[in-house]
Amino acid sequence: MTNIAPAPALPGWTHTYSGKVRDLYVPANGDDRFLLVVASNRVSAFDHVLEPPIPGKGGLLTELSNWWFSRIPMPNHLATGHPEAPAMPSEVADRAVVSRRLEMYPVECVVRGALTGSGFAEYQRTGAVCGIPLPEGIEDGDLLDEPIYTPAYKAPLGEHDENITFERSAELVGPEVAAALREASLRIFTEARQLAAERGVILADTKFEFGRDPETGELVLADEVLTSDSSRYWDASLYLDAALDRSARLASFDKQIVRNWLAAHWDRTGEPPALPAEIVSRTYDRYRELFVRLTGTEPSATPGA
Ligand SMILES: Nc1ncnc(-c2cnn(Cc3cccc(F)c3)c2)c1Cl
Repeated sequence: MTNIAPAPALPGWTHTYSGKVRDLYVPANGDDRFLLVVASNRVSAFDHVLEPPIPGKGGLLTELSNWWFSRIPMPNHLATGHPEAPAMPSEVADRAVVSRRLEMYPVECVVRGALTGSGFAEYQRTGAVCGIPLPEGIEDGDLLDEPIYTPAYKAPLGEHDENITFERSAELVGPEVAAALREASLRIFTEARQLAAERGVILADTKFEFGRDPETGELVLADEVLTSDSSRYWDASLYLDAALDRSARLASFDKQIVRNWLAAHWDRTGEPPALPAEIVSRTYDRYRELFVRLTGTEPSATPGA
């Protein structure tokens, strides 16, 4: 893993944790009711954080997640407007959210409308995913007749999550919560996939995270929702073009340019080479195009801000 640039110091907030592409902060005054979730401009591929960052990426993904939150009819973790929420630091205002701190469930709520990645690998090994038996003959990237809920146990930071059965998730969070997580995940995915399809975009799979609000006890949708970091988005016209090879058909809407360039310029040993400026700007354009196609609006964030 490349050494990630340190998360910026932010007045009123204390940096507490960094993932590959996002940084978490807690209020410096010890108030444990809130969290600041900052989306960096970092991009990761092949389990590496790449250099240089993509200016504007964090802003676009934050705006896309907030757009989805506004369309999903269930409580979410955003603390926007909360009278006692600490102020949003101006340095990251376009790519961060102040959120209510929740008791997060240790379950990654993954929903798959198509089978690829770790789900396809498990299917190849066992004929099933998370204990859900699937028909024979499914190829990598095939759309499934019905979306499936394939939860994973949140591994310690930096490790890969481990696919679990629904029954195992019920042991982890209790049967009622496990059922509620599955129902909410399948419902949100089904509606989001329909909206994306109307805009010529395939939502292949996504990962939701939920928590419990310690004050109200309610189930709350948290973290980021339906961004291209937490989901696989494919271009429907590419996907349906049988003349293309598989990797072109399953081109990740935002990261395929980076993946193709790395495949041609890196032998997968050692650290990946820095991306040339043209790849950086073309990748930003793809993030922006996905935002415009899904939301039908221009993003407010501009790169280099
Ligand atoms: N509202 C919440 N309450 C409690 N915990 C979380 C929470 C913890 N972890 N994550 C994932 C993550 C988000 C950003 C940067 C990272 F490095 C990791 C989210 C949230 Cl969003």
